[in-house]
Amino acid sequence: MAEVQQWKIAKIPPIVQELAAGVEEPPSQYVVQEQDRPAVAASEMPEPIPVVDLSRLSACSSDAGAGELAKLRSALDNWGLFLAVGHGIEPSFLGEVMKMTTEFYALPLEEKQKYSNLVNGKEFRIEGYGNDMVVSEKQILDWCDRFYLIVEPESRRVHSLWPTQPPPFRDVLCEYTVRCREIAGIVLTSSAKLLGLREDYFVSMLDEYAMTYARFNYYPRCPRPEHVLGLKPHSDGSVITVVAVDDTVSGLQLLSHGVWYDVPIVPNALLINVGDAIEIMSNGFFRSPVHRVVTNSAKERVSLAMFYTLDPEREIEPAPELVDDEKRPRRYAKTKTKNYITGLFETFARGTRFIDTVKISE
Ligand SMILES: O=C(O)CCC(=O)C(=O)O
Ligand SMILES: [Fe+2]
Repeated sequence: MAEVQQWKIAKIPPIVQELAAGVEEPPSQYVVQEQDRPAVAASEMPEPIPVVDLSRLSACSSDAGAGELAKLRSALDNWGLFLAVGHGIEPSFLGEVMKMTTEFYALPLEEKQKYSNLVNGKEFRIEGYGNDMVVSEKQILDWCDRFYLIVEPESRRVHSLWPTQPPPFRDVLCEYTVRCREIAGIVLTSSAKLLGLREDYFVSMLDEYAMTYARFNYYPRCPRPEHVLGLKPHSDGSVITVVAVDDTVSGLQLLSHGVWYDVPIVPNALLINVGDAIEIMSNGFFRSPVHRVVTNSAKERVSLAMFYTLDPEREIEPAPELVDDEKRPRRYAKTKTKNYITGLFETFARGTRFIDTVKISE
C-alpha cells in the first residue's frame, strides 16, 4: 500500500451543508476580505470562451479537424480552458453522474461521515468527504464541501471510501472514469500537436501509474453570496481537468488580465482546463487558468472535477523540445509530482499558488 500523506490541522472545519441549513449570516471565518469579495455581476467577456467539438478534433486530418484545432489553440492561448461538446458522453449518462452527486450530498450526515477525510477525527488526508484543510486559525474557509476519490489507477482505489449509497454510485463512477480518460486523451493529443511535440507526448505520461482524482463539489445556498467564495481563487495542479458542471446554476468564474468573468453554461458540455503540470511541461506556452466559484442565495450547486495527474514519482519539468537557452530558457524548476500535489494542498489552504514556487522567470 502506497504511503498516504496526512497533515495535522489547526482545527476541524464544520461541514458547510450543515452550517448553511442553520445560519442567517455566514460566520466570520467564511467572510472574505473586502478586496476579494465577488461582485454581484461579473464582467462581460471580451470574446466568448470557445466551444470545441472533440469529435471533429479527433478527425484531425480533415478541414473540420484543422478548424477545431485552431479553436483549441485560441482557447488555450487566451483562456486556458474551453467547453467541450461532441465528447461522446450521452446527455442521459451525464445526467446520471450529476444526479448521483446530488444524491450523495442529500444522504444523512452520518452516512457521508463514513467516508470522512479526517483520520481518527483529527488528521487531514486528501481522499474522502469533508471540508478545507485548515492550516491556521485565521484561514478563510470556502463555502463548499467536497469529496475526493482516487479513481485511477484501479490498484490505488480505496474501496472502503467508495460509497455504497446512492446504489449506482460505484458503477457510474467506474464508467465515467473510462469515458473521461478518452476525452483527456483526445485533448492531450491535440495539445501536444499544438506545441509541436510528439502526438503522444502527454498521453504516454498518463501511464499505468498516473493518478486521476475525482472531486465532487457541493456548494450550498448562501444567505450572503457577496461575502463568501464557494471556492477560493486557485489553479489546478493537474495536467488537465475535466469538469462536469451543474447546468441549472452558474458559479464558476475565470480570471483574465485581472478581471473576473463568468464561465457560461452550455448544456451537456464539459469544461476542460489545463493545469499547472501542462503549464510547466509546455515551458509556459500554455497557462493554467486561475478560477474560483461564487455562490448564490437561491440554489445549491454541484460539480465533478476529474484531475489527471502524473505518476507520483515522476518529475514535472519543461519538455526539452520547448526549452532553448537563447530564445526561451527554462522557466520552471522540476518537482516530483507527489511533492507538487502535497505543496499544492498546503499553498491552496494559504490562498497562494504552488506554481509560483517553481517559477524561474515569467
Ligand atoms: O465547481 C466548479 O465549477 C469548479 C471546481 C474546481 O475548480 C475544482 O474542483 O478545482
Ligand atoms: Fe479548479
